[in-house]
This record gives sequence, structure tokens and C-alpha cells, in this order.
Amino acid sequence: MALRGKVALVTGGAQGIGCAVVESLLKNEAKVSIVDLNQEVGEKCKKQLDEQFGVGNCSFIQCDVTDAAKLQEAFQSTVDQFGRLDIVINNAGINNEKNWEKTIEVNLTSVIKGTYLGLEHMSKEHGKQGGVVINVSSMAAFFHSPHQPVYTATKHGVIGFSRAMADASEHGDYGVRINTLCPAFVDTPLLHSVELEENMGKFVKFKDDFKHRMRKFGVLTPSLVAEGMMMMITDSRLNGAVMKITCSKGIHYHTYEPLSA
Ligand SMILES: NC(=O)C1=CN([C@@H]2O[C@H](COP(=O)(O)OP(=O)(O)OC[C@H]3O[C@@H](n4cnc5c(N)ncnc54)[C@H](O)[C@@H]3O)[C@@H](O)[C@H]2O)C=CC1
Ligand SMILES: CCCCCC(=O)/C=C/[C@H]1C=CC(=O)[C@@H]1CCCCCCC(=O)O
Repeated sequence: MALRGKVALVTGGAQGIGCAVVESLLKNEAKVSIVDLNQEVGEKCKKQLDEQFGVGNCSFIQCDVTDAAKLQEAFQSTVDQFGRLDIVINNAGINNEKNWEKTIEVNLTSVIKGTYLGLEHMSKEHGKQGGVVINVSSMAAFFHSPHQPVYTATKHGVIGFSRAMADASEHGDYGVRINTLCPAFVDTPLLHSVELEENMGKFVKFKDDFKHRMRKFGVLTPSLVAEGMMMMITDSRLNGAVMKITCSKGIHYHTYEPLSA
């Protein structure tokens, strides 16, 4: 998929991994709608990107992805402003084992809603031109740990949902590819939440082991994660793919045993 003239919507695009992806998309001449809860950081991000890439190539929409009506409005506003939608990155995520219900709402329920909204605006079943959805999971879906049980559960769910939807899209000829990205530790503000009792609750006592794993496995840069994201956006062969990004193996794909006859 050549990106010039394509339109992308990135949730959680104001900082961290999302911001790195937004920058990569703009570098490739896509138009981008940044959807994020954080008004201040989002407006600052847009101002910087306008200076770097010119005004009119990106927009910022303040939106809590757990507010279904607001998320629907964000998708519609994106199509109203840029005329189409081709790429959806369901990236927004939190790490809160105290308010674990919120973690499920943001990390899984909103990814499902964002995928369905993406299909409404991109799927051939709705008379649209097709597109691609990338849902952000984590290597926590492959290496469980005592630190973040609900975060881990949500990231497992993202993979299962995305792979099932990729099958549905293929069988239903939606024309929309649905892929999953699973980074290991990435140097963003989210990573530092593992040391906070307000985020981790009783699991904060395991933070030393978590920090040991960070030292052992290394910490990725957001730009490498964005590089992997761009590969899954542009490679039209990929549907149902699960990309893993680690310090030891770099960008690679998880392989699943084929269903036995
Ligand atoms: N940082 C890491 O080590 C890893 C992060 N991930 C995943 O990558 C994704 C991005 O995480 P980071 O960039 O690290 O985090 P971050 O905290 O730096 O950025 C997340 C962005 O999402 C926004 N956000 C949070 N809740 C929201 C809501 N309800 N509605 C709209 N926007 C909301 C925040 O305002 C923030 O701008 C998340 O899904 C996270 O689980 C996956 C593996 C490792
Ligand atoms: C809230 C912070 C986000 C952290 C998300 C994450 O990816 C956590 C992953 C770790 C949780 C328990 C683990 O052991 C995971 C380590 C994943 C790194 C695995 C790298 C393996 C390799 O390099 O071969």
C-alpha cells in the first residue's frame, strides 16, 4: 500500500509509540487523525507535526476511546475532514491493575470498537474501498508475569480477536487486513507505570523482578516499533499476522501450528 493520499486514524497517537507511528505515516505522505485522551499533549504534538510536515496533514481529536459515542464521532470527523479512511491503528492502552476494569475497557473493548468502526468506514461490505487495521498487543501475551495479570489478559485478547477478525474479513471479502503488533518493553511513559502503586496495586511488590526483566531483555525505541507498524501497513500480503518486536530478535512474526485436518 503506497501511503501518499491515504488517511490514517491513530488512537493514543499523542505520545509514545502512537506518536512515533503518526510521524512515520506523515513522513510517507499520509494524512493522519490523532485521537487521544490528553488534550494538552495532543495539541502540542499536532503543533510540532504541523511545523515539521506542514499544516493540513494531521488533525488532533480529543477523545476517550472508552466513550463509544465520542469514538464514533472521532472516526466520522476524520472521514469528514480528509474524505476517506484507509488505516486504523488501535494503539491507546493503559497499565492499571488497581482499576483493572478500566484497563479492559481501554486495552480490549475499545480495540474491538475501533476495529468495528474501521470496518464501517473501510469494508467492502459497506461499499467502501478496503484498508488495514493494526491492533496493538504486547509481548506480555507470550511471556506471562505476576506483575500485570489483567494487562496480560487484555493483550492476549487483542491477538485472539484480531486473528479471528482477519479470518472473518477474508471469508467475508471485506477487503480489510487486520494485523497485530506485539512489542516487548518500549521506552515510553507507560513503561514507568510499573513502579507505581497507584497503577500496580498489590502487584507493585513484584516491580524489582519486572525491572530485572527489562535489564535482561532490553528496552526498544518507539521508532523501531513504528518501523514494524509501517511494514504491516504497507505489505498487502499480511492479514492475521502477529508481529513480535524484541531486542534479541528484532522485528519477526509469530508462527502458529496449522489446524490439523
Ligand atoms: N511501553 C511499552 O513497554 C509497551 C507498550 N505496549 C502497548 O503500546 C500501546 C501504546 O503504549 P505506549 O506508547 O507505551 O504508552 P503511552 O502511555 O506513552 O501512550 C499511550 C497514549 O494513549 C493515550 N490514552 C490512554 N488512555 C486513553 C483513552 N482512554 N482514550 C484515548 N487515548 C488514551 C494516552 O493519553 C497516551 O497518549 C499500548 O497499547 C501499550 O499497551 C505494548 C508493549 C510494550
Ligand atoms: C506496562 C508496561 C508495558 C509492558 C508490556 C510488555 O511488553 C511486558 C512484557 C513482559 C511481561 C513479562 C515478561 O517477561 C515480558 C517480557 C517480554 C520480553 C521478551 C523478550 C524475549 C526475547 O528477547 O527473546
